Amino acid sequence: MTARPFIQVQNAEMVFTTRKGRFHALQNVSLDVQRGEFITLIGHSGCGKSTLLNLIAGLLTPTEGALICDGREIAAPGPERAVVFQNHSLLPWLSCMDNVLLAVESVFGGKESAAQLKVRARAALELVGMSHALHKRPHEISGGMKQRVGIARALAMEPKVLLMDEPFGALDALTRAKLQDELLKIVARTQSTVIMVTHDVDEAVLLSDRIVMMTNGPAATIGEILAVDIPRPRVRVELAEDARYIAARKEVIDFLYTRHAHVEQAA
Ligand SMILES: Nc1ncnc2c1ncn2[C@@H]1O[C@H](COP(=O)(O)OP(=O)(O)OP(=O)(O)O)[C@@H](O)[C@H]1O
Repeated sequence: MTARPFIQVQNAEMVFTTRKGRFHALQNVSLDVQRGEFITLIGHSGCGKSTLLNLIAGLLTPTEGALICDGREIAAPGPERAVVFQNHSLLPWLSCMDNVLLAVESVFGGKESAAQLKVRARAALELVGMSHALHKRPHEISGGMKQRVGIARALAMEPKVLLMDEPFGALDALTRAKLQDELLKIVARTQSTVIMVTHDVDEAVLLSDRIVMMTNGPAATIGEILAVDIPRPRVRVELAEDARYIAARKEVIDFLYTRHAHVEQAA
């Protein structure tokens, strides 16, 4: 017997009302995510990946269909669904520690002592290798470090689901690779359920249990879902020559550039 899906997207449709009229962004999107799964959403620019993530975050409400997390309808943002954005949204006037503490307080503030809250914030920063910069402010650290603090802030809330919108998109290739490896280790330790938007085929194959490939908009939907049957722990250098890795990569590239190639629409 399979467990009830942890997250269920049921026939979701999203139509935006704009000054130029209605824009049909997503249609008939259905997706079941099991607890502990790592899912990536991939597709061409503008196909609706962020829209789908924002629906799951509760930042948007679907015009049709339903979204459910752990048996309850998603009606608004909640601490059980933490979001990490591409542009680390840290408060510039607070230290790394205080940025994380603020999130910790919002979830555990009524129930735990100030000392316990600090222990939580410190532990999350240690998990992402940022113990050395607790008292630095965002402008004093690099982009990769800011992104780590953003991930620490999300993890410190002990969310049931980690929602990530191109979290490494703005980073150089080496920093990106390092953070991907760290994320793999963190997720192995925390057993988190993760849904991540990416444009990067290698990132998707390296990290995912399943890759959700989206068709081009308007009225985009899920085209195909690819299960990545590569055992964990996954080691980057070994994967490069792994036949399963190469086959999964080829499958996603074929989807994106042959079966669903992006044709620029005239404005
Ligand atoms: N608030 C909004 N109002 C109107 N249209 C919107 C709104 N948000 C998104 N859209 C449109 O919906 C479509 C999907 O946008 P979305 O940001 O989800 O795509 P994406 O796949 O995440 O793109 P990218 O990869 O470039 O970040 C786009 O055509 C976008 O212009």
